[in-house]
Amino acid sequence: MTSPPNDRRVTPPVIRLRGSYRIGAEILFGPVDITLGAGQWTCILGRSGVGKSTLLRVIAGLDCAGDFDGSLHVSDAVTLAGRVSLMAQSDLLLPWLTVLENTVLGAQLRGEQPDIGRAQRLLARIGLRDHTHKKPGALSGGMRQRTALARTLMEDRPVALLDEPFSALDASTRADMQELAAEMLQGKTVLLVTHDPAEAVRLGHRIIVLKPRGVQHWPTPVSKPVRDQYAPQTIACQADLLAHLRGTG
Ligand SMILES: Nc1ncnc2c1ncn2[C@@H]1O[C@H](COP(=O)(O)OP(=O)(O)OP(=O)(O)O)[C@@H](O)[C@H]1O
Repeated sequence: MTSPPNDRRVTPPVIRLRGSYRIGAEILFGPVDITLGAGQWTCILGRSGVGKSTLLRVIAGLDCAGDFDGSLHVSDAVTLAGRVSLMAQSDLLLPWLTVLENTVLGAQLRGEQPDIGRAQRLLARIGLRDHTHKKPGALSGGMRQRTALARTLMEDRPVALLDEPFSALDASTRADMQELAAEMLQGKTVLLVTHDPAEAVRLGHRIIVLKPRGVQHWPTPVSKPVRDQYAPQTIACQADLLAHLRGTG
């Protein structure tokens, strides 16, 4: 792959991942054929330990415990390096930095001038206006997770990989943060790992269930995300998906 020209750096690509993943002699998952649509949210569910975070790390080009045998195709043939923002399951906040400093960490590490005003506006929208000066040790789990979300959204990359980004939030804050993320990541290529069928049906243009021997593509309601969580089609879809995940569907 070539290095990215400026216009392609900001254009969300279609990403297609095909292959299997093994740890030692054991296949963890696969073969899979997963397409992340450009400008779409693809939500991945599956039982704990099936390899959802691993799959996300393969796309991000990060080191993993095993080996991926397959191909990662990017529609514009430009490397994903520098075009991905990743929100990992653990918040990875630096304990000696404040909420504000953690939020602008990406720019700091690249030696760029951080946009403090934008970070403060984002933190206000995320409900942390009165906590920007605090260090992670003085935050609740949900506040830490929202700080990590702010840091991810600050990056404003064409591809966002989100690993259970709302899992520590109360129901009301979770709904607010889902809507904020959908707004701020509109038009980007998004992969969301979640355990919550309601979240997947609310946010997903595509829903995929990862299984040890492949993937199942789950049909979504005809309405567009963000879906009304009280609409009969949304409720029916999430109930069917939950039943399927529990092995009774
Ligand atoms: N560093 C490691 N060394 C060995 N095995 C590992 C390592 N990291 C992960 N694994 C194994 O890889 C498998 C997949 O882990 P992964 O975190 O991708 O699953 P997951 O589907 O995201 O799980 P969860 O839903 O619980 O977050 C697990 O069985 C795990 O034990």
